[in-house]
Amino acid sequence: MEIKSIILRQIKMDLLHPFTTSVGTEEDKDIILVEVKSKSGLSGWGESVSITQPIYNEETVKTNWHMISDHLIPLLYQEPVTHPDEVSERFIKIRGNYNAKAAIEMAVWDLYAKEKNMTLAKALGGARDKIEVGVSVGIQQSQAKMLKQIDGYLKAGYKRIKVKIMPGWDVDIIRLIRQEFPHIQLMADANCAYTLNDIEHLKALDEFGLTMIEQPLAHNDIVDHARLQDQLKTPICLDESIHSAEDARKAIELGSCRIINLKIGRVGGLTESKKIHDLCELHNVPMWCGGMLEAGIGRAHNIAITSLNNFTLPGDTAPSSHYWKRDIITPEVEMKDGYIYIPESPGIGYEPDLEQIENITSYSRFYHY
Ligand SMILES: O=C(O)CCC(=O)C1=CC=C[C@@H](O)[C@@H]1C(=O)O
Ligand SMILES: [Mg+2]
Repeated sequence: MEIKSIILRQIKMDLLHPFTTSVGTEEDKDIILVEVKSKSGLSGWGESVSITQPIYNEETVKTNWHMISDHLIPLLYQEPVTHPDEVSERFIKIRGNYNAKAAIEMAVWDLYAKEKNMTLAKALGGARDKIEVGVSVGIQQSQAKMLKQIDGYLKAGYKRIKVKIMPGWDVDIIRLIRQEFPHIQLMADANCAYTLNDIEHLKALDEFGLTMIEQPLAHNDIVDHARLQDQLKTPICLDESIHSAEDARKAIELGSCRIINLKIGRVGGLTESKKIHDLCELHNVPMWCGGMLEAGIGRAHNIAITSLNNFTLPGDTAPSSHYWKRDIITPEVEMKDGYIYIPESPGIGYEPDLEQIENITSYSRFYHY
């Protein structure tokens, strides 16, 4: 791969519906896109999942600009890249900033797959031709609205329903959903809203047959989750706590979780994602691909990684129309009978819609190799 230049673009997209979790509400997104152009004329694309507030992790769109421009691109440019695995090795001395690292590394992986004339899914070792689709339902203004939302999503074919919970919006709403929909695949995401003082309260969720409770405790905890998992029948799934294969190894060894939510941005890219996948497969820990309200580029990468064998649970990779009036890829991501079919074109398999990207670009920066 002979990289010729890199273009960073910041786009602004309005969500079709505000998305509320225990940490806040998102109505629109500023998104950094990375385009890596090669001398062969091909382009690889990546997307940062950072938002403007440091509330999911410590990164923001602004810190991404600084880290990508002043630290990561200079490291990438130090010498030619022959395989995408080299990118995360080159970034290893930079602490954290996983979203920023992933945005560049994903673009290099996409370029690599295109130059090999392979789908990104195949280049990553994926074998699936379709993936099961779940949906994450934000906290709603009322219980009635929540039930109506869920009913609509089930009719649309989603294979799994994920609801957000927090103190004051948890046992009652889960009980109500279970009464209304006794047999659906149902999970709850707490986004770190509880502490070990809530163990007895969280045990009340055990009667509802949830497939998992996602990230009940602190974003940087693995030890207390092990103590909580000891007391819960329901499997704990870790999201925010897992930034690397090393974190996953420790969580598995301590019994902190029985399921892992993989987010490519949270772990610094696709190479680390593959390492976590292989470790979880070795220990029979099922995985699924989480979502960060991505635009089409990030969504395409999520679809590709979900083609790997150990992604056995429906992810949060809903179709483009669930989020956006108009996505930034053609074709847009579509769902058929609760499945998304892995595209067969090389790389991420979806074409960036350059006209639409241009229309919504706030500003961009060009880097010659
Ligand atoms: O992208 C989607 O549809 C899922 C979005 C989602 O559930 C989340 C997005 C961003 C941060 C979190 O609050 C939450 C998650 O933890 O998965
Ligand atoms: Mg989560």
